[in-house]
Amino acid sequence: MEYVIETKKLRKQFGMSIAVDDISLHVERGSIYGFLGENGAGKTTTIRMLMRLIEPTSGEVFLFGERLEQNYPFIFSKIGTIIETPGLYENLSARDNLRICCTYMGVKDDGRIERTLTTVGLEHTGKKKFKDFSLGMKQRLGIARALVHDPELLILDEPTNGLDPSGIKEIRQLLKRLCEEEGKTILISSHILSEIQQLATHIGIIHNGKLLAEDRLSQLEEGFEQYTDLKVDDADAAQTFLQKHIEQLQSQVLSSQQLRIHSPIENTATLNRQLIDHQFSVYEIHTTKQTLEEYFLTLISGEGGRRD
Ligand SMILES: Nc1ncnc2c1ncn2[C@@H]1O[C@H](COP(=O)(O)OP(=O)(O)OP(=O)(O)O)[C@@H](O)[C@H]1O
Repeated sequence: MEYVIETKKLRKQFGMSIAVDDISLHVERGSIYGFLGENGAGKTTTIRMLMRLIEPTSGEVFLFGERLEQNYPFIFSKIGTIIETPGLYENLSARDNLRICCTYMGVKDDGRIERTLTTVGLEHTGKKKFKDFSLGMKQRLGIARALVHDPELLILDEPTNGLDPSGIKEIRQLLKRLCEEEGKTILISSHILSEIQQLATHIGIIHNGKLLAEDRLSQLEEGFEQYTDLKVDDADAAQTFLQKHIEQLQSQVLSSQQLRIHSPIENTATLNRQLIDHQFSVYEIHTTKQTLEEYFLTLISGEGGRRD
């Protein structure tokens, strides 16, 4: 497997406190890797070590298969980042901001600025100054800045922070396009799990500095719990009835009319018919799969509360 980012037992200690605790990350080429954790979990510290903004206490970082120390800082020409606030000039337009970036990164324009502005949907902003942009436009210009030298890898630390739902959707569509059409690999840190569930191909979950889970999202989703909720006239009686018909039924009476079945139900229509045939009134049946957010909360609740 080819990893664009790999860390081996990466660790960062600040005094006595361990911010990142021997993390081994694996980010595959062409993936969108959602790096998830609560505030203070250790996401930014990890990302800062990937970019050598801070020195690890121990462990190794490999970027594009090479040890970071051996190829430092040349490797960074293949990476675009948003870490902390992107350094953009308040009084300059989108175009002029990108011109300055190209100059100090030594990138020849050759139409790249226009192409990048089009990619992020800021091609019609003319002379409008950065300070007059909406937050969504500002974030998109931050992404444009990270993209203008055509990097293979994007590392984005909370790029949707503070955006409204439509701004978040725009960024999601943009990142999907960059991955699917341009083959970019993207590491994105976030604590908005519903958003990441719609975007990422792979997930890494960090809690109190430890990596608790790392896998393809589809693989993780296979293990998500599924349950069927029933609204009936008499939940207790329905439970007793179903216990006789479904082997080892796992269920929970939630209220006098609500029954939750944790056992897999293959066919809700059959279940409905069985209940009706036995004179139950069935008002609702629906099957719900655990969300990434619920999975995340279950996972971290087993690991103790958040450190502060
Ligand atoms: N320079 C520093 N000195 C001391 N402690 C630090 C330093 N930087 C980070 N920490 C601590 O390390 C832990 C991890 O912080 P980090 O910023 O990596 O978390 P995060 O997951 O990025 O959270 P957030 O979503 O809030 O940005 C926190 O407990 C934080 O207080």
